[in-house]
Amino acid sequence: MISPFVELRRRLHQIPEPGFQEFKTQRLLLDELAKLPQERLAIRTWRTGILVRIAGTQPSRRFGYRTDMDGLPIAEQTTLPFPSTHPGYMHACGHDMHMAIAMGIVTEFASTPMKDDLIVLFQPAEEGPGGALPMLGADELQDWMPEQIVGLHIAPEYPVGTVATKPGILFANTSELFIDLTGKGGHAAYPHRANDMVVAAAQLVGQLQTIVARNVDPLDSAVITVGKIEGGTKQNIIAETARLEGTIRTLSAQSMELVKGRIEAIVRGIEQSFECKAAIDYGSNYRQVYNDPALTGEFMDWLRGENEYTGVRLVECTEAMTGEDFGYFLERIPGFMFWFGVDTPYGLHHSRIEPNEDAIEAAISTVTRYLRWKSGE
Ligand SMILES: CC(=O)N[C@@H](CCC[C@H](N)C(=O)O)C(=O)O
Repeated sequence: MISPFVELRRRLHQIPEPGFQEFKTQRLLLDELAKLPQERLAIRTWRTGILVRIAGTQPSRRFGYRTDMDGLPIAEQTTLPFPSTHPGYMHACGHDMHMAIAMGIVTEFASTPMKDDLIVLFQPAEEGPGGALPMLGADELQDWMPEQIVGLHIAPEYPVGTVATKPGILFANTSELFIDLTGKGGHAAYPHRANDMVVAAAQLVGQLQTIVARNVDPLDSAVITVGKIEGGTKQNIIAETARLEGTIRTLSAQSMELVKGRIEAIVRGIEQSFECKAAIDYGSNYRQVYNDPALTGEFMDWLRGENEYTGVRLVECTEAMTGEDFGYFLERIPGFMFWFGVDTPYGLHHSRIEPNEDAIEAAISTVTRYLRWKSGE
């Protein structure tokens, strides 16, 4: 028989929604929460997010667990019999898996509580514009603020049953990047009477790549990815405007400042050489995911000891250039994030990613066992 949390994941997979528009997702989760034993549950909503408190039997501490909720603007190309029903949108970063796991954790403690209180946060808008920072400031969270927090992210590259993490920095600092170029349009046959923003955009993309290659310390790490370019209207019209959309990743906060300074200098150069106007917008910025060294070390030691019961394999991984607004939680609350293997050949943000659903029960078991242990059981 299929696990209820696998079944829930499939229903969530069919309704991916953009950040802060997770209306159907929130409704579905609230309906599922309403089916649970209510004696120990308190439920609050905040925008499209949900906060759940599960009262412990003898609480002296408040633990936290966080999941994200939003989908991505990707047209699904999986072979799954339960594909997205929202054209052009897909759960391609595993947030459907994350929510099903979080619901499994709530379900376990709602029927068999631990000693301490648990706050489970369903947080919107991780992919952007970022729900963690405003959720941390929300009135609904203040009197439920956890004293320690945990979150996980699916990892396509590891077999099911693998936990990968490390103390200290796990994910990079991020900043979105939007650059609008405005020149002078015209007839394709008269380039000398126009300022072509397609050519300017092409030059700019190439020059941006020199920042990582030539300005960032090779022993540090940075990424500039331009994921989208828009410009022009027709093949025989010189484009008056072009727009680049991208993201910046750096391991150190100092490198983020350096990269932004270099972007601004290069964009000023493009303005001069193409006699155009350029506007830069950095969109949303996420703090690095910095795992509390003591708590992460303790979790890793616990996992090594648990191995014979859970079969979970621990990998001490290196840091990744992914971003996560969970970094804002970790800036304020001690805790950690870890990768959980889902064993699929396609990576995160790929239209064909098909996480192995066996990971759902394995992750629920790992997290609930860990929280019970932390709670002194
Ligand atoms: C885990 C993951 O894939 N997170 C996203 C976070 C995106 C942050 C922001 N919208 C940006 O693009 O900078 C990622 O792309 O790493």
